[in-house]
Amino acid sequence: MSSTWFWIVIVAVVVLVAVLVSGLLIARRRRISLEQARKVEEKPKGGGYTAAGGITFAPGGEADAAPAAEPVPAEHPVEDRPEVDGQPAVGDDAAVPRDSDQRTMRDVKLPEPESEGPAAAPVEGTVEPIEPVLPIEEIDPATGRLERLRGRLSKSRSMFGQSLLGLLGAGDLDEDSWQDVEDSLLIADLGAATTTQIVERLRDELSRRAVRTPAEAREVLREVLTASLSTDGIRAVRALPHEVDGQKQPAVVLVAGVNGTGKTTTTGKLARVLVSQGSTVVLGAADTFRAAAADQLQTWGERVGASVVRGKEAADPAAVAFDAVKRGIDEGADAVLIDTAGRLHTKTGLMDELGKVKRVVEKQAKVDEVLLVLDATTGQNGLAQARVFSEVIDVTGIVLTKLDGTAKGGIVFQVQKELGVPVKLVGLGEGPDDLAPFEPGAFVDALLG
Ligand SMILES: Nc1nc2c(ncn2[C@@H]2O[C@H](COP(=O)(O)OP(=O)(O)OP(=O)(O)O)[C@@H](O)[C@H]2O)c(=O)[nH]1
Repeated sequence: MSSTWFWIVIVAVVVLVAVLVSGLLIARRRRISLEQARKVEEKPKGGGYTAAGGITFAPGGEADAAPAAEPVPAEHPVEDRPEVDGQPAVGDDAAVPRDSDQRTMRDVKLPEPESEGPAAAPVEGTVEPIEPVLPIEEIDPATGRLERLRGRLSKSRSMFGQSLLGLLGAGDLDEDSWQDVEDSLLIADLGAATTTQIVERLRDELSRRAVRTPAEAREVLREVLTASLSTDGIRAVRALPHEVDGQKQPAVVLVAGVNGTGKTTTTGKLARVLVSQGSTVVLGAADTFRAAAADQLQTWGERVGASVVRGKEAADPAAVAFDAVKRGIDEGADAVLIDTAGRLHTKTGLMDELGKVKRVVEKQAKVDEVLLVLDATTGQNGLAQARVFSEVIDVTGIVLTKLDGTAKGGIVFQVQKELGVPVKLVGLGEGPDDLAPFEPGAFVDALLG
């Protein structure tokens, strides 16, 4: 009897051991580890986005981007501005809720100019030029700025890069693992079409090159992602002057987007970069809705030494933009940057108003660059915004802000692919110098770590 029990126990132990061993083997096969795979997951989280160079600028007025459209006649010529002639304007149905109170205007008492030399002549109409009251700041050279941007993408990267590298570094991937790769891309906002394309290319490349090590897998991933960010459009910002009929013409840059994406901040940061490179800049505060917007822009202008043109009470934003460009031309400025009010892309009246701003400006100068500012933290919605804005004002470049605060940098891939508009700049913080050029390789490196 006791020998029977002995054999029963022996058989049970053998069966148990066999089950454990086969379980372990199956688990290992599902996640084949290449040598060093662990090391990839344990990579330190330091480093980040480091653009190889500074923000590049191109002269406006050239025809190598989209062909210049024939200017559309303004519905309300500037001479007949709605706030003075009582005519309804395109933006008059803009009685939609705003995220802040409409600015109640008061005349700003201008300080006596302290600097020597003649004061700029006031611009006629509804707009007043603002003279600086803050001391002009010294602006660091571009190299110093870029260095400080290190590490700003760490959140995006830890989500996107580490999970992808962890998966790909695990070797021969089974269908579940590929599904996980797909999920990682989707969660990072790359969108279904881009994700499918990237996964197909990854599968092809990994098997074609018989990838063996995590380092090789990383290289393939880097190449596939970087290639997916390539574009035919130029990434230089058209903010340098050009000549029209032998006369110097400032580059005109229009900055637009939905509320709170960072338009004013980006306009100010861009002015800083331009001024630091020796350009003279006029800022147009065509955001006549938000009480603080014009003040905010004025502060930026004062700090960098750029003139600011802002509207009087209930000024038509198109009139402010028009006068800013007029002032830029009169002063022989190099660039005029026009900050517009935030508007929901779903509000037709507001989008019409934006279209009018552009048309009115184009009565006297071509708009060389239309920058759409997208907040990276809004994810997929950014794409819908980009589509509508592009239809109304023919966007020529994207600025993706707040990349420092999101794990969803992947919207970059979608916006570029689906709109064919290059991402030109990225905002990596609230600081005055937290603006960097968009470079696909550097961006992917920062994501992957
Ligand atoms: N973290 C971070 N914050 C940013 C960035 N860019 C802008 N911001 C912040 O976003 C907030 C909104 O920025 P604004 O420049 O006022 O946005 P806006 O689009 O002009 O706003 P509206 O005129 O109301 O539409 C501010 O607190 C900025 O400091 C960025 O790249 N990173």
